[in-house]
Amino acid sequence: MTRLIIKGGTVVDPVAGKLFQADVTVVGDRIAHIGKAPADKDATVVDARGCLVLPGLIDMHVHLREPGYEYKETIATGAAAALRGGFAAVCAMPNTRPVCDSAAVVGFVLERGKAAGRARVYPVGALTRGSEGKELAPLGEMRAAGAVAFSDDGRWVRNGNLMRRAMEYAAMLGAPVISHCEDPDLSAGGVMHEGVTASVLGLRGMPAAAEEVAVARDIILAALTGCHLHIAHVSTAGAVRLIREAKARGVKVTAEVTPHHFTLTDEAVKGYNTNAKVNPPLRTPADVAALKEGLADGTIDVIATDHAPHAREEKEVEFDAAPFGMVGLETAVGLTMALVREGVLTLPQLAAKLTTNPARILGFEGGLLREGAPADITLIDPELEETVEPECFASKSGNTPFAGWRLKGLPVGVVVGGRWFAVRPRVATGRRTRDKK
Ligand SMILES: NC(=O)N[C@@H](CC(=O)O)C(=O)O
Ligand SMILES: [Zn+2]
Repeated sequence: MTRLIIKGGTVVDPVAGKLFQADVTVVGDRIAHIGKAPADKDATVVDARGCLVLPGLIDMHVHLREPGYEYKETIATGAAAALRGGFAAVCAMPNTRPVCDSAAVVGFVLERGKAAGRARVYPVGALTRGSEGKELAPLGEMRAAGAVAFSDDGRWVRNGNLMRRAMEYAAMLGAPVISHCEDPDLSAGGVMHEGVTASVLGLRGMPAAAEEVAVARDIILAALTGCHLHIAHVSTAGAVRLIREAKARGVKVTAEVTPHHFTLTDEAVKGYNTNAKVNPPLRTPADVAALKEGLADGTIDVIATDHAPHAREEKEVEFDAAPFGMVGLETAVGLTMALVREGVLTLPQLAAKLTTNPARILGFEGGLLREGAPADITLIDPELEETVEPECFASKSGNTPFAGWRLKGLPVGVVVGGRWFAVRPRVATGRRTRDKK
């Protein structure tokens, strides 16, 4: 069996909430030992001095576009972008063509993910057929085929009764329901956050209430059904408040926030920047402050990217006509490390939001650095800086509002199932015994 030693790094333990110096020894696809590694001349040695060693990062919300929109991204390019971003695993949302609403498509996504041989790819199945919100998708079959959660992401299930039934089934299957909370009647026709900037730009707004009304209903249905509700991409202060209250009452609800929502405000849209057009929209400074508070106090469990690649031609149109969404995999760690320097999160909290909590929500074995655990590991150099250049992305698309930003604190390598991938030149590997799978 292949042996890999991550040597001399600082291990970040999200559960104990502490940092400590240790080598991590991997044998085959498992972590064999944490602590001083005995000399082993047959092992591949990664010099991790000055690096943070975290459980492999998990991005529970990405759009990989395959099948159907391979010109934007494929499972292979998306899984490569994930690695370059420091992620050992991603969950692929079902808004593909066809929609991932059957065991066949779930199986296809899993197979393509394995064939790509990069970050692990886990499929999320649709809640309703075609995500049309009319009838339930075959949740049981999809669960058996490997769906890790259910969602009609991109759309809110408008029919409350259908959502109730979907939640009842998902609860029986032990899978979370991920809700894109947006009342389409309230946000109808909107292209950015409803507020002063939208008025100045003459663009139609999407009110914070569109999100909050949907969050409130779904929390009520989660309480009714006992289903684990996970709220995708929370963007408003009111939504954070509703989730905080629901958690205090013991409702089984968890939530995620994206790096773009905790970093940018609606002012990023100025100049009609279509790369800042995203759903939910970028909000106000008060919302950003509330999202950070929610991250710090545990109301928001997860940081997920909502990586939403679109082709250049699609974004180079009038603001109203451009599709919603931005890529996020390759800028997430740098933007999140800024929160640590700002004092919003500690490093163990960052690790919890990017790996331990998503693993717990999805029922994965990963998310922990423990002897015997799967060998999924991410190395971050907290001092490494880079200017964001979309041309250098592994993703097929470059639709990011962060082009030209200087990011500090970047992933340098990822271990997936015992296999080492250097993703930035910082780390010199010792003996180059090429890993066989
Ligand atoms: N986030 C976005 O703006 N777009 C997503 C869909 C979604 O998650 O809403 C996409 O698939 O492009
Ligand atoms: Zn969404």
